[in-house]
Amino acid sequence: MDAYDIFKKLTKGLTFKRPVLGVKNNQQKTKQETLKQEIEIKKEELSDFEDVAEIENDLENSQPSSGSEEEELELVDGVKVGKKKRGKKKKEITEDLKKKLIQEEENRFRNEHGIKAVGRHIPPALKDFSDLTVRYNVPQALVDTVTQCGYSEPTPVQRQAMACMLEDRQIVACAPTGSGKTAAFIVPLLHTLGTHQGGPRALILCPTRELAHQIYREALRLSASTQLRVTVVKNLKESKVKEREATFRKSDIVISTPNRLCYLLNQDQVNISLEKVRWLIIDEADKLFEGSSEQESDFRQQLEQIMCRCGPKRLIAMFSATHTPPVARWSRRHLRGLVNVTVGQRNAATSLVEQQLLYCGNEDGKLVAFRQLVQQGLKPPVLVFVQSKDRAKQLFKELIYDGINVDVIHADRTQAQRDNVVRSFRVGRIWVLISTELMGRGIDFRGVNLVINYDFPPSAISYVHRIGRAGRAGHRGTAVTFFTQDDVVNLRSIASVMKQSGCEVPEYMLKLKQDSNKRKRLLKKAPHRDKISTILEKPVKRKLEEGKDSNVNSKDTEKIKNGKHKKQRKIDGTKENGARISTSQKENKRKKIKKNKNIKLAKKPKSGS
Ligand SMILES: Nc1ncnc2c1ncn2[C@@H]1O[C@H](COP(=O)(O)OP(=O)(O)OP(=O)(O)O)[C@@H](O)[C@H]1O
Repeated sequence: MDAYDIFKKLTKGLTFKRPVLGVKNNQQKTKQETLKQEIEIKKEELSDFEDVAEIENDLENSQPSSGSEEEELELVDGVKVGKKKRGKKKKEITEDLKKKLIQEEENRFRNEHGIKAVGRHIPPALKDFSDLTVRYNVPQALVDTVTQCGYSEPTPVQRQAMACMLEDRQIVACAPTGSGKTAAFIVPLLHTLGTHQGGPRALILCPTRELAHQIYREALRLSASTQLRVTVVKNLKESKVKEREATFRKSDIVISTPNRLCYLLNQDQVNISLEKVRWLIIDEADKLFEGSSEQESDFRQQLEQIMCRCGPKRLIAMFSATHTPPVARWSRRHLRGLVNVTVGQRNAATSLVEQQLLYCGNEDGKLVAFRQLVQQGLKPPVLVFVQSKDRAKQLFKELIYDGINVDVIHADRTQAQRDNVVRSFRVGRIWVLISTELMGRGIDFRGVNLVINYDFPPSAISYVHRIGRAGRAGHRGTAVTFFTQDDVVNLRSIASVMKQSGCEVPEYMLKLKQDSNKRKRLLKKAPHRDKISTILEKPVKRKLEEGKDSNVNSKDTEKIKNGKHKKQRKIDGTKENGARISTSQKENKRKKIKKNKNIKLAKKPKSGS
């Protein structure tokens, strides 16, 4: 008996069914054609993808294979081979591919806008503001208010951060200065909080009172179509604390510095509940987390206290133009389901600001360089940063007598004075504003044309924020940073930031040795600098005579040589002959300057037209 006979005996009584090949093949053909068409469409859609070939391959593999493999073989009744399983697999593959394609499309869109988002199941970035209504049912009235504010399309950080917050995702967002982070967190708050209920449901923390007021103004503008109430916590006298409690209870969104909020929370006679708080926003997060370990723990303790008072379901969103390791560590540990959103390169300066470094030799050279800039013609508004309150006062004293329309802001000025100065600078009454680091963070003065770092910034992060007061919301600006021999320690890091944002810097600056201990010390304590005073021009004069300082122009040289500068610029309250200038004399002088300024201001529109 050969093999054939054995097979015959074994299979006696069994039937073998063959499908009607013609019908099956026709079905296959149409399926194959549809799939081919699908591939063509996908190919077109994905023409600019790098991995077209890979996707194409996947799609090809998902086609039913031809010929006998597709045939259905039934050995015994009810037992069929292969077909069902293959169909399921095919479906899975197609769905996977669909997801992959959508994901690829989302990533392509993010790349186009310089958005990087890290985390699980990241919501797609908004294509435009109408997506708010389509995807998240944000009322049209709110979207209309946003566009009425002049925001025709979302900025990159708004595209990603708004989507995340509207899906209740905790985020840490890092985007350049002036890129609209404030609206990025306010709009989602206005929608998610819904109607007015009383009792704060969102808290916004930021490092300075000025910034708190600015956020408040933006929130007021954007909430025009809603019933929500926004409050900013002010510095209060004991007698008014109770009043504040009532306002607090009626508010939906509360904006404050951590110090003020905790002060209020710790008052015995005040009963404030944060139970209903759903969102806790930390603006300028890295600033609040920065400093010596003592300060750092200060904010952490405050944050812990605030978080404990909030309900268990509260969510946290952190925003800043710069991102530092303490923020990264804290957020990783405390924020579940975190999405890290970064726009552009982390800790980079805005590309809208043209940056320059100016070597001034020494402290005397800075004043000369400043006056030189004034002579060349400053285009206001101009912001000037110095390292301390004392230096701010000294520089103000110098410039006020130069007839420059200048004012100064620092922590020693009263709240009313600070408010007044900010208001005047905003409306153009003041052209040059001297400030300490106080104004370095978050403050949005429209159209600042020039930032002068009179004193070198203590770190690259501080530099990024200071120069970021110019070049906001798409407008261009300039930043000039003075430096002397004392600033070489930090020069390389600032030069690197400049290089990164496309500015030209001398190669040697990028190769300078960095003394990290010295840099750390400088961060804690600003370097000692000579007083800003014209009297210090004597050494400059000496240098000029020796032809050493290249930053002083011939006019200055002449003035200094002729001793005219002494008459023009009153030195530290004394006359050339050393006699003190009386207060009334000073007052007269101030009045005269003020009068001149008014004349200048009155002339401004004329010259502008
Ligand atoms: N979508 C938008 N389109 C145009 N302008 C916008 C848009 N969103 C915000 N702005 C404007 O951009 C400017 C800067 O916004 P904002 O102060 O929120 O910046 P920021 O990113 O918080 O900056 P910083 O890091 O310095 O605090 C504001 O004047 C604001 O009105």
